Amino acid sequence: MVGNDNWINSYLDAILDAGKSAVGGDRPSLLLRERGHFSPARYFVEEVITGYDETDLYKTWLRANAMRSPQERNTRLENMTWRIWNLARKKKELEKEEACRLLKRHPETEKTRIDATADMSEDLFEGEKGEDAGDPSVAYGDSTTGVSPKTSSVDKLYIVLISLHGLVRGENMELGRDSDTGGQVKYVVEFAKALSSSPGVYRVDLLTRQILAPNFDRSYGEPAEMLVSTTFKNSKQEKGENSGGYIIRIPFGPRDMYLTKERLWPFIQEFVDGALSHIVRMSKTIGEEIGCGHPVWPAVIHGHYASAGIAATLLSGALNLPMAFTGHFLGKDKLEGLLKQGRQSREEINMTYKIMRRIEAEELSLDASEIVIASTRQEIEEQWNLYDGFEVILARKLRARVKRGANCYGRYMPRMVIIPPGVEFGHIIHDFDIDGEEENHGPASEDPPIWSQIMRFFTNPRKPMILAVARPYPEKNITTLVKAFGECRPLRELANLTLIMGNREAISKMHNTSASVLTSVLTLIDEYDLYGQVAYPKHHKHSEVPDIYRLATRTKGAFVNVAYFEQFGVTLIEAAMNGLPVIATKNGAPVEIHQVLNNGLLVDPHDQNAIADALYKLLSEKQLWSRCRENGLKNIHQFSWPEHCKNHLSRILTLGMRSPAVGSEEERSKAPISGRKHIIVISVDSVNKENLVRIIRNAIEAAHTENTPASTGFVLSTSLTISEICSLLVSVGMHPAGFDAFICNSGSSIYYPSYSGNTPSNSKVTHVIDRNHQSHIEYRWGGEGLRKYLVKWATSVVERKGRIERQMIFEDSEHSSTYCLAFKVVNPNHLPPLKELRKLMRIQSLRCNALYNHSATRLSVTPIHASRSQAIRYLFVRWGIELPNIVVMVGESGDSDYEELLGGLHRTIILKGDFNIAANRIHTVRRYPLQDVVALDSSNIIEVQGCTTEDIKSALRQIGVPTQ
Ligand SMILES: O=c1ccn([C@@H]2O[C@H](COP(=O)(O)OP(=O)(O)O[C@H]3O[C@H](CO)[C@@H](O)[C@H](O)[C@H]3O)[C@@H](O)[C@H]2O)c(=O)[nH]1
Ligand SMILES: O=P(O)(O)OC[C@H]1O[C@](O)(CO)[C@@H](O)[C@@H]1O
Repeated sequence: MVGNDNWINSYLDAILDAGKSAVGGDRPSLLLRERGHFSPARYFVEEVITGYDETDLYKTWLRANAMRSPQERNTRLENMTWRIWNLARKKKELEKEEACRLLKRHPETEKTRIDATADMSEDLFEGEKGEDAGDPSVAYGDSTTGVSPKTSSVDKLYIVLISLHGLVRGENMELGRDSDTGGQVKYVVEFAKALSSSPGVYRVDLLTRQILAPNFDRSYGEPAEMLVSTTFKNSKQEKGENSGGYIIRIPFGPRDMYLTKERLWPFIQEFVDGALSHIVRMSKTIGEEIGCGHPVWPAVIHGHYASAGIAATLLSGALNLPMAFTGHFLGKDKLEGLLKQGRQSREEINMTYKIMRRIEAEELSLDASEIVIASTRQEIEEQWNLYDGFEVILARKLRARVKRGANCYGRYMPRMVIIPPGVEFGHIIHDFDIDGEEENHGPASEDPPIWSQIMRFFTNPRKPMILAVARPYPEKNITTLVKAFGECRPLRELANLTLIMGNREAISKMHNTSASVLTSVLTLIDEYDLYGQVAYPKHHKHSEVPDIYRLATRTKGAFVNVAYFEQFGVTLIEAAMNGLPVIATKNGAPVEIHQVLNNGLLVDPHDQNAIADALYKLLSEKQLWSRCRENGLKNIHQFSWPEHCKNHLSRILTLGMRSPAVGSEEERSKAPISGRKHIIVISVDSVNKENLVRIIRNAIEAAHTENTPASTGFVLSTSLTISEICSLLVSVGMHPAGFDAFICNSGSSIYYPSYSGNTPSNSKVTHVIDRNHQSHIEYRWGGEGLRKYLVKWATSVVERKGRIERQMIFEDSEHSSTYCLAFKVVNPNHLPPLKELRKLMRIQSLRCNALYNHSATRLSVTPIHASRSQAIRYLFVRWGIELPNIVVMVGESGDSDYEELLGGLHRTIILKGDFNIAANRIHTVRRYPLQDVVALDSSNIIEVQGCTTEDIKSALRQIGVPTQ
């Protein structure tokens, strides 16, 4: 057999290279560790003897004999082949004798053992089928109900997943192409595929960024891509045109640029607006197909990674829908890891990784999520536990109180659930029997092309292959692996090393981080002179990755992942699925994966010798190797996407019923706001009252046109109460009825004018609150519990003069409302920075939005989903006003929610000039620069000097709003 010839010849070569001792002793030995001494050469001898047919070996000897020549190597080869063939014959005879003996003595025992193994694996598989969905040991936090309905009772769910960074596509993923295209991309795509095939699910949209940059495949620019499930097929009955799984690419940020995840932050609001339109449209479309004309809203909006966490928070708020979150890799852990490495200061780390922005996004996700999906218990207890907004013990206590129906005093915790990711079992190739031999490896089967691409690097290509598959990213610690290999002579004699580190053309053209990892690796290979022993192919396809694992298994190799820290480690389950034992980092999830799979050894990733020793042990102890391989294969079913989805869906179904309250068509037809083409939202709060009035007058005058008087409407958006703003307008002779709506109390209430008579002219105008909006924002509102806590806290904010303490903050009931707790600030100089107050609220698990306004003379506390920028999105959801047709006018600074008003698809006009009151410490809400929040150079933001009618007109003209 041609295939076997190659393998045998390669082993023979390896034996010659490793030394003569293996077959040159006094007597032929089959023992790998004779007298306690392991020899790589003997290892190869045993491989040949146990792995190949005695007739193959005979043929090899004949060939060696025929090629006889005076060269020493050939003579050695011939002698060795002969000896090995004889050893193989002897072994075969011994095996036959042993088999006969066993058959006579224990026929029953053998059968029972095989059956028991089969039974046990079946038990495990069954036990995993969602039965632990209600297991409190895997959940922390509150739950809306104690029951977890079966997924079979679910029908026609629409689910939205969001993952913003990296190159996302359904087929031939370019994993490892850059540091953002890795395990998370694979996770979300496979999850979306499996979820869309799950019973009860109608449609899954995986929302990501549309990338139209040069040098990137056009597939990343396609607005929609249908996903084909490889996991399992759902019945196609009852499915409509828009059912299934889709990747939906939303444009945001600079059109022709690919942005790394650190650079996406300022554009997230833009994504949210684009996604909002898609979701509203799709919910209606699905409603037409299966909802009798009523929109079918997403059952959950699920953000993946911090950036998508913010996006999901804003979308779930704007639509009043439940949110789920998966962190993938948490910022706090990343920060600590980087600090430990000691290469960069905290500031440098923040500059490079925007880590504080990321941590705040994760905190916000905790505030808004109903459930957080973790891959392991460690993620919850050691990672999430570091966040202000989550604490294991408090979570347990609150959960217990919820279960008993006791008062939680306005405190809420997201429910933490452990659901590890799965592997696509479609890729499993059962072509190895238990000894690692390929069954069906007949003459017709060709070696996969990637094998030769790898083997061409090696002098002895069939030596056990140590395989690493990782993005070229410093945290993956590939250089320590190369050092461990390079400095351990016995390991180098025994094994080869294959490094799959993404795809590349020229290292010089790669991103700095990846380029420097690759350069270090190549330098080390050169330093240790590892040529012929290390493979580092330039290219591989996603579809070839399983073949690479199989090659490593075929050589009886090992998979190695010595990342400094691994959040989960998809590669570890991929290796197990392909029968490859593993050496894995003991930092992070691999510990728990190991508890389930028990298919290898854990090591300290900082300890180079420990890595080398573990690899040597695993490769040289054949029984250990086989046991690990078997264990991995036996237990891998515990990582299955269908199971993941089933578990996931059972959680989703326990979430409270929430949906957008959009009112009836009739209501919409009556409201003047819904008929407007443009809306101007005046949100200027960095000016005194006189200037505010002046700006309002000028804006109305600038936008007033005789031809189309009703095409532009006005909304006033403020931290004032409705009576405060109306009194102000009336006091200067303006009619509040001239406005379509008032966004008051910092976005926690919206009012519309209401006429008591038949026509506006003969009737009295009152302002009615939008109750639908109230239901959008009431989520997690702490109510009386929150108020009591704040009142108590206010007493602790004091100014000290000698022994005298003077309280600085007082409850302001007059300006409070159902969803806005107002406090007067006596002296803003004694206020704690807002970020401290927010931290405090989170530590107390009081989920709210605290902001300073009126130049920090007032503190308002509103629900997490109430803000002036979210109120603008609500205008779109409720009244259908397209966001790009909304113009928001702001000053040069403003209340603490000011910055949120700048980003997004709406247009912003910033009025500049000395009528603005200088910004003060209210801006200390951030721990990161403004550039991480908003793209100030966006074409949606226009700055004008001055606030006269002409100034405003010129700005409106620039953005296409009709003026006189
Ligand atoms: O050159 C490469 C490098 C990687 N991969 C694949 O990319 C994925 C890598 O996944 P993983 O080992 O999990 O690493 P990361 O890319 O770092 O993924 C992040 O996100 C994953 C999903 O949450 C977590 O499992 C990880 O811990 C976290 O670091 C695997 O499918 C690999 O097969 C390739 O195909 N080619
Ligand atoms: O290295 P970071 O910034 O912690 O990010 C890790 C993230 O990047 C990726 O590794 C690449 O996709 C994600 O899988 C993961 O969520």
